[in-house]
Amino acid sequence: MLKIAGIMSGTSLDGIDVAIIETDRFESSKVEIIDYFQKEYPAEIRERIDKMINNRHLDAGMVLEEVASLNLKLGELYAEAVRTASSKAGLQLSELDLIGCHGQTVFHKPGGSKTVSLQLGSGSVIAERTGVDTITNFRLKDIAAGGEGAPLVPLIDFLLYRSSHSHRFLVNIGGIANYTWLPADCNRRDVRGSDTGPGNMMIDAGVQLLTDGKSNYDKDGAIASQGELDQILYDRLFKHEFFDRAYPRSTGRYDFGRQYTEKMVKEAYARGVKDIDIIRTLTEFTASSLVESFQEELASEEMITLKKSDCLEVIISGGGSHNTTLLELIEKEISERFHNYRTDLISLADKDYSQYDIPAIDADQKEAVAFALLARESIMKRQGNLPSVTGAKNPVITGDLTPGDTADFE
Ligand SMILES: Nc1ncnc2c1ncn2[C@@H]1O[C@H](COP(=O)(O)OP(=O)(O)OP(=O)(O)O)[C@@H](O)[C@H]1O
Ligand SMILES: CC(=O)N[C@H]1[C@@H]2OC[C@@H](O2)[C@@H](O)[C@@H]1O[C@H](C)C(=O)O
Repeated sequence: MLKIAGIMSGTSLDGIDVAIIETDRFESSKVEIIDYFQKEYPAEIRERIDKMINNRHLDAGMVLEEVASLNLKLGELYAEAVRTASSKAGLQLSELDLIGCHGQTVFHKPGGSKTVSLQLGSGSVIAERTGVDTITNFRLKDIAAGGEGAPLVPLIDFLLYRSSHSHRFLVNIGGIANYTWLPADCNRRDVRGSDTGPGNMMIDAGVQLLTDGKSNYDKDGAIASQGELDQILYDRLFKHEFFDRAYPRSTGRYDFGRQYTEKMVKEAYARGVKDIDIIRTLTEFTASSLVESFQEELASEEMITLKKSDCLEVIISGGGSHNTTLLELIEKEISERFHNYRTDLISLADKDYSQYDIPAIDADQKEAVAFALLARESIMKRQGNLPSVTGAKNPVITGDLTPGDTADFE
């Protein structure tokens, strides 16, 4: 058996998630979470990343120094987070076989074979501080093979969640939202996946703007629950050029970050739209763009034909699964758009999903577990991408390996 620490820092910039798992060396779905640990970024680090990705106040000459410096600093923070998670799990670092670290995306500009993407968090620092073999930079090999380097989790969704009898959409609502489509009894060539647009990113930015930074997000969807849809803003948001791109597609802050949100919010504000209605509209837009995108995938000719009696399970994870208003809107969209099918919405934020035949991985743990398993696939020299999802020309073994030091030096 292998003990692996998976580390994820997502586009929301909320911090570091570490999952320590036990699994075998095979492509199996046998995963036990030994411990899970979340740590917020120190405010100073969050501010530095935020400045960098939003191009704020950075003297051009300083940009490279800041990239190099944050790469090292994040490596230190990731190593520290693994150390804390291991001791919480009652493990010595030397008992870990492997670390898989996604890093912090600071730039991602998709564009087919012209995609550029950068994740920071040095594997050398992590391996040096922990002594554990460390895999980082999971996206670049896929990009080298002509893909967009994202999303990568669909491969792990395939390994963990495919079912012989249910059709499944797995939807992760982080900063960006993305889905994996697993038709019943699928093989890996049948899997489809794509980013759908913003997850919490525009809602967070809208709340931050309208509260002058006093709140970072719409806790439990409380603000959105009080507002009403503003149709003009809603229609305007759907005119974003992202929605004209072909599937599969990936996105990021470059498309839906603070600058874009600020522009949209200011336009609505100038028309006298109330704060709560703006947040409501951003939430409705997020829900609709998400459900519309997997409806479009289902309608595409490559998809298998579903029988009306088939059950469609929609499994939701990520921080957005805690936003009750967003989930209600997604449920409403699903029942309207998929009224011909039996649908079941399963939120991994609900503690009680045990009646379903799915692994016990909670909403906030799923991506960290996925990067632990992607590290396993890498070290075992197995495929780490799905060309049908990323657009790569071929499957690749993903990730850069930095060995931990167990050699005898003379
Ligand atoms: N109780 C809550 N109510 C509403 N929203 C919440 C709640 N808890 C978390 N969130 C949202 O979830 C976000 C964090 O989600 P998550 O950690 O899944 O994103 P991420 O991993 O950073 O992003 P990505 O998956 O795109 O890389 C927060 O920024 C916030 O918007
Ligand atoms: C470039 C990048 O960091 N993309 C993230 C982001 O966050 C969600 C979505 O956009 C997805 O494409 C991806 O992350 C997940 C973990 C993935 O690769 O599956």
